[in-house]
Amino acid sequence: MSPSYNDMDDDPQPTGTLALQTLSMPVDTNPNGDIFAGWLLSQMDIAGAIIAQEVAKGRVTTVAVGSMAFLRPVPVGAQVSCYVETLETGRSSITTLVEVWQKEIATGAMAKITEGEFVYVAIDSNGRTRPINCG
Ligand SMILES: CC(=O)SCCNC(=O)CCNC(=O)[C@H](O)C(C)(C)COP(=O)(O)OP(=O)(O)OC[C@H]1O[C@@H](n2cnc3c(N)ncnc32)[C@H](O)[C@@H]1OP(=O)(O)O
Repeated sequence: MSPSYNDMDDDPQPTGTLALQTLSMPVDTNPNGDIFAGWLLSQMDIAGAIIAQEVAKGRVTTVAVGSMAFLRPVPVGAQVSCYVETLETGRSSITTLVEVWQKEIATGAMAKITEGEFVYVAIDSNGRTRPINCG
């Protein structure tokens, strides 16, 4: 079950492996001048895939994304970090929890932006599902 908006903000520290860290850029803004959700989703998908392909020891593709809530706007120039925890490994699938955190550079304070489940499937060179333990 997905965490509620409040549950998500209760946890003061990131969980999982730091898989991706970047800066939000002006090109990624919405009409309000903040970063648009699609950019964050893209970063999360990449971060989850980085960890999933390590687990799968090869190529993966995204098969499902869970529901998400965005807790606060991300400004341009923010240091954005994606942390990934592997929740479950099936025959060919890897379920990950991807958390997005923003670091306030002046104080070092961390604030969670969002989190979501991303499910990947190990695939072969033809894009067909392959069992994870077969490399
Ligand atoms: C459309 C896009 O461009 S989205 C962006 C990139 N993603 C893609 O292109 C993926 C497009 N989808 C596909 O190519 C295919 O659906 C594949 C290769 C991911 C899976 O093919 P399928 O024939 O459906 O595989 P299959 O039914 O064997 O399921 C494979 C695994 O995925 C899991 N799975 C399939 N659908 C879902 C789902 N909606 N949610 C969670 N897990 C799922 C299955 O439980 C199974 O897990 P397991 O092997 O660990 O038990």
